[in-house]
Amino acid sequence: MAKSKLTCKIGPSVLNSDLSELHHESRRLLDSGADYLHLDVMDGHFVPNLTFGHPVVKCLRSKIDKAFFETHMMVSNPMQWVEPMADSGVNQYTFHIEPCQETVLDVCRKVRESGMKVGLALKPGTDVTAVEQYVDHADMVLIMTVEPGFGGQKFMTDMMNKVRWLRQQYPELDIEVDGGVGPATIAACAEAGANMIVSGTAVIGAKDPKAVISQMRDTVNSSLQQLQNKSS
Ligand SMILES: O=C(CO)[C@@H](O)[C@H](O)COP(=O)(O)O
Ligand SMILES: [Fe+2]
Repeated sequence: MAKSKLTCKIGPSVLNSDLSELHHESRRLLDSGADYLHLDVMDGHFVPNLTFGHPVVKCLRSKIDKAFFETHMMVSNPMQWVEPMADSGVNQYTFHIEPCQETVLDVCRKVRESGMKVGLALKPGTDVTAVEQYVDHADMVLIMTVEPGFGGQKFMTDMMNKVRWLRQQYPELDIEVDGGVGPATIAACAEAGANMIVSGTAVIGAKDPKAVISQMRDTVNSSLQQLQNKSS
């Protein structure tokens, strides 16, 4: 039985960090063991909040040359920002399918042509089967475990049914969870089959972010091992 290529990746969200110190905060997270940085881009239309765009990402990339940047695009027009984000050094462009249902495949194509990986994001109210028609054109699916727009919200446990369904359908797919994820909720995410973990407040606010990141990684890795044992 071929060994599953799924690995656990921890990508802290910088949203609730001191954004006036974005570079240092990002460096601190990477030095604490983060595998990638999850950069929450909000346009104030798709979600009732406004954060930062490609100029900020470009500046961050000029200070951090190697790390993997994922932008979580909470924007009404994902197509509009593909090229600017690619030019700013983004590695993965994760966008919500809700505002662009007719053009999801076009956006996937443009993201790939721009040299980035494709992430498809689903709000809590969107049925997980909505992503079925697009999965073959994506590298990852993000299951939101809070309403997008703000960090520090309460984890929505019922979203784990979506993760479980996805993992059963697509054993090798990268599945990300985002929102209210931390030491108290990571076991539910791991058991359901998530392997890419976004955590904001729980890591940013931790006394020992390194310990939190490694505890979450250990929890996910042991679940991935169990999933692998079951399927072999
Ligand atoms: O996309 C979002 C919020 O819309 C997330 O990335 C949050 O920023 C994660 O922060 P916590 O819920 O872990 O504090
Ligand atoms: Fe996010």
